[in-house]
Amino acid sequence: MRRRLIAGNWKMHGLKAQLGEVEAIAAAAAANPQIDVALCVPFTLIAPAVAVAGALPIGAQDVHAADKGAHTGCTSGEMLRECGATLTIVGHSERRGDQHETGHDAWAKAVAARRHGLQVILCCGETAAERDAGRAERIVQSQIEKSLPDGASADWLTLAYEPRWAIGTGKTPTLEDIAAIHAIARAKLRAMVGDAADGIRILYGGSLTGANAVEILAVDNVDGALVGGASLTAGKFVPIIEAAASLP
Ligand SMILES: O=C[C@H](O)COP(=O)(O)O
Repeated sequence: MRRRLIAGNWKMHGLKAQLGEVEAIAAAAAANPQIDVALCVPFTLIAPAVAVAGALPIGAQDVHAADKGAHTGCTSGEMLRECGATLTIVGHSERRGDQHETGHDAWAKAVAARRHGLQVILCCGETAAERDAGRAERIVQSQIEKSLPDGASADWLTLAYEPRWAIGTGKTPTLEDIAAIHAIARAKLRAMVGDAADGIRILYGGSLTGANAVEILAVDNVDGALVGGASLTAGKFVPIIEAAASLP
């Protein structure tokens, strides 16, 4: 049985003025110990968030593949650990889009994160055009194939399926479509890492809110969520945490 994980991704939002939200989210996480909760904040907020988060894991949204060197503006796994981060997202579609990151880049970042003892949330997901062309399943399989490191296992890696067209749009796939992609992703994991695939959590991300959390989180092979906009305040995020905790 996989424990559900509800992870927030604050993207490029959050100043110290929002640390009260971190505290309130940490309190909700502590009150719902039957699930895991984590919060990925901007680099600048990692250390301040760690200082108020108690047992709530604080993560980054990206990591560089190298340990150090001439990489202006980048942040290594070692630096993230020193700030107190315990996890990082890699391969988010906004980085694949905005920074032109490839599947190989996501793979190298996941490998680096593991080298520094960070948990990894590895993202995949198709564009609207790819879905319309009937290629969603193949795209997700291909992204997993290109970015999943050897030796991936539940103790350090989580996969997140985030259809790009659902991110921040208020649109979500049908429950049947979510089930189909998560089943395909599970099968791909199994083909790549064997029985270890059964323990790896697969999160859904894209316009998940307190209003649709229960039905989406109840779908087969949906082991939690990666939440953007609705994770920015405790008022919106706590109902999602509670929805996940209410499920068997
Ligand atoms: O990382 C989170 C996802 O991109 C989902 O964002 P969203 O919940 O704002 O749609």
